[in-house]
Amino acid sequence: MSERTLYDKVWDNHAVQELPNGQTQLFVGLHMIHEVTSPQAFGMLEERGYDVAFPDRTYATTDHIVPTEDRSRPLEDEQAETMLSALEGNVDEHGVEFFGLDSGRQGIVHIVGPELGLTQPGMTVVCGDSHTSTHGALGALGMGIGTSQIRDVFATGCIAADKQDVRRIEVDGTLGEGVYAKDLILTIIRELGVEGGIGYVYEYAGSAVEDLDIEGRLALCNMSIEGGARAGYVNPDETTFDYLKGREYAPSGDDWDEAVGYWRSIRSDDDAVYDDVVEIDGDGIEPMVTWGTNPGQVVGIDEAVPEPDETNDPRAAREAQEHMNVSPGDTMRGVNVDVVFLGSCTNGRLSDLREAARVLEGSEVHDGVRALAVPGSQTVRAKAEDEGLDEVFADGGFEWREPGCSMCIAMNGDSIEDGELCVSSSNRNYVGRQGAEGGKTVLSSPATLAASAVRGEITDPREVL
Ligand SMILES: CC(C)[C@H](C(=O)O)[C@@H](O)C(=O)O
Ligand code: SF4
Repeated sequence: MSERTLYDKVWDNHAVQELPNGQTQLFVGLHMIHEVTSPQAFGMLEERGYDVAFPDRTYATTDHIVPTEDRSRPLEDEQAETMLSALEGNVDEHGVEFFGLDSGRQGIVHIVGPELGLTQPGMTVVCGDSHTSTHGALGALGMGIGTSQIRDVFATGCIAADKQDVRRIEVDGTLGEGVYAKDLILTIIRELGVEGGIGYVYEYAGSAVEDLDIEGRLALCNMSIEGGARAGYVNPDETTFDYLKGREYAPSGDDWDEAVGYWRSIRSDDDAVYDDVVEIDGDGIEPMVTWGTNPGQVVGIDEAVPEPDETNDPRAAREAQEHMNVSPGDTMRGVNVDVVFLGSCTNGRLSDLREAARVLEGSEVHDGVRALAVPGSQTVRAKAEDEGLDEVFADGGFEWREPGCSMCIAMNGDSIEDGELCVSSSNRNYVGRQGAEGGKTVLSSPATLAASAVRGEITDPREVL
C-alpha cells in the first residue's frame, strides 16, 4: 500500500481493534512515567489488584518536583519527598526501571527517553505529560495521556485513541545564524495559532527541518502541543539513525540492521496524501520572543508588538499586553530583564547549553540579573561538564544546577517573584507559570536568552554571536 504517511503506518501497525465507540485500541511501545501524574493511576491499578502488564516497556524518572540544589534525602520539601517516595515504592512493587536521583540518568522525561535510545522511530510513545509530542523528533508517535489512560496502559499496554488528520508543515530554505528550531516553532505557532492544530498531527518537513540535528527536531516537536496538535513528528532519516546508534537502549548487532530497515519503511511515502499542507519560508525567520501570555503571542525581535485589534483574539491580546506591560508599536528588544532560565524539555539539551555558553563566553550576566542554567538530565549535565560548560556558566554569573523541570513550572521551589520578568527557554508563558501571578515570562531560544542576560535587556543574539 502506498500513499500513506508515517502517522498512518504507525497507527495501522499498532491498531489492535476498532472499539464499539469508534475509537481505536492502540498498542503502546514505550510508556514513560514521572512522579506527578503516575501515583493516582498506580492507585487505580492496585484497587483492582492488577499488575503492570508490560513492565519492560515502562520507564520512570523524576523531574517536576526535584530540587536543583540540595538533593539529600529526605528532601527538604515534605510534599516533594512524599511524591518521590511514592514513585520509588510503585516502581519497586511493579518491577519498573527507574532513573532515580542516584542513577546517573535522571532527568526530564522527554530528554531521558530520546537520549537513552528508548524512543525509536515507528514506536508509539505515551506519557502522562503534554509534551510527549517531543518524541516525534525521532519519527515516533508521541502522545500525552491523562490519568485514566495511564491506568489503561499499566493494565493492558493499550490506549483508546481517536485518529487525527495530518497537516504537513513544509519549511523550505535555511535558518540563518542566530536562528534556531525554537524560533521556527514559535513562528509556526504564530502562523497557525495556539488552537490551529486541534484535530491534527503535524508532520514537519522541508529542507530547514531536514537540516536540523535531532536536538533541534526535539525542540520543534516539543511545542507541537502548544500549537494545539495532538502530536508532531519528523520522518526518520540518516540523522536519526546516526543519533540512535550506540545509545544504551537502541538495538545493536544484527538487530540494528533489521531495525533500520523497519525505520526506513515507516517514513511517509513520497505520494502520501495529507489532509492539509502549509508552507513556511525558513529563510525569513528571525529570532522570536513572546510579548504575551501564550506562545502564539510572539514577534520577531525587531518587530512591533501588534495592535490588539489586529490579532485574532483582541481581548486576550489586550489582557496579555497589560500583564506584560508592553504597548502596541513597542519592540521586545530593549525590555528590561530580571531573571533568565535556561533549561526545560524544550531547550535543556547539550546543544542548547553550548549555544548559550557560546554567547556568554568571556562576558558576565548584567548586574541585578539572576541567571539559572539547569541541564535537562544528569547525562546532559555530565557531558556539559566534560566540555567545561559549567565553568563558562559559573564564570559568567549563572547558577549551575542539578537537572529537572525547575523554573519551567516552578513546582520544586525554583520560582520568579511578582513583578519580575524572566526570559525563559521553556515552552509555556501563561500567567503564573513560573511561580508568581505577578511574574512575566518571555519565551526565546537559549542564544537570545544568554544575550539578554549579558545586556540586562532583551537582545538580538546576532549582535553578540
Ligand atoms: C505536570 C504535567 C502534567 C504538565 C504537563 O502535562 O505538561 C507539565 O509537564 C507542564 O509542562 O505543564
Ligand atoms: S520541563 Fe516544563 S514543559 Fe517539560 S515536562 Fe517539565 S514542566 Fe513540563
